[in-house]
Amino acid sequence: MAAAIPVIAVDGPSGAGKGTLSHLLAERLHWHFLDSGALYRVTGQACLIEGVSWQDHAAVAEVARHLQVSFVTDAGGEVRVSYRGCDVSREIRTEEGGRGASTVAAIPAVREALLARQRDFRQPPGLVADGRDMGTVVFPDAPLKIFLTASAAERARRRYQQLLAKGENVSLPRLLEDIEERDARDSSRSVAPLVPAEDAIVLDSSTMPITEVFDTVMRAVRQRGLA
Ligand SMILES: Nc1ncnc2c1ncn2[C@@H]1O[C@H](COP(=O)(O)OP(=O)(O)OP(=O)(O)O)[C@@H](O)[C@H]1O
Ligand SMILES: Nc1ccn([C@@H]2O[C@H](COP(=O)(O)O)[C@@H](O)[C@H]2O)c(=O)n1
Repeated sequence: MAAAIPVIAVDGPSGAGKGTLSHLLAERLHWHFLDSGALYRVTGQACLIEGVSWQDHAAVAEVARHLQVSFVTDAGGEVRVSYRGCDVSREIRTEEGGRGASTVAAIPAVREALLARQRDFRQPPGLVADGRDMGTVVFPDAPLKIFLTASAAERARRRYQQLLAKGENVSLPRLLEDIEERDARDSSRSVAPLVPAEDAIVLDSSTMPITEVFDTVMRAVRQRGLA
């Protein structure tokens, strides 16, 4: 029964380190991994491909309902994301991809359309779920919920370093602006706003290296008898 399969919900704002932490946890525990943000990103990208405006809520929800998306790990260990058989991995990771995702994610019918798809990832032996509403809406019965945050300035700095390393030409002030804009949209929307679940452990990683974040969460995993 799905409810008996443990879930670790990892929520928080953009650039807090959720993806990095979730991958490490899934790898250590040999559990499945859900990148729920990728589903919103692909929905935004699919709209661009299909010529659907992000402002046309009914049409965007229809795109989300019929989203043909696949996640395949390539030989180098990278997850490739495809929409209708077309690799969109690069496009969905741009800042525009993030803006599209957070715009379509504010549409209630889109969230409804993606709910069952996210819950289907709950498979034995367990799931690490990365997102904004994993602990509050998608898996409210998760035995461990982490809300990982960091200051906007630190998150922009991390994203800047990450994009520089990929050879992208980026501006730190522009990234900070994007992050603050996305935080505001994600936190103020009417459905599934970005807030910690009441029973979440809130971790501020502004001055914590990822190894310390991981060790702290692994202690909580063991305390709950999940490993
Ligand atoms: N504690 C940390 N200290 C320093 N850098 C970190 C830390 N955690 C993550 N990073 C780095 O910050 C960048 C963003 O991390 P990551 O992609 O995991 O964030 P995220 O919360 O999943 O963001 P998003 O929601 O936008 O996908 C990465 O380059 C990652 O290596
Ligand atoms: N559970 C989620 C996950 C993501 N979103 C929205 O998608 C945007 C992109 O997410 P990333 O984790 O890939 O950065 C994010 O800004 C949210 O608007 C969401 O609403 N719920």
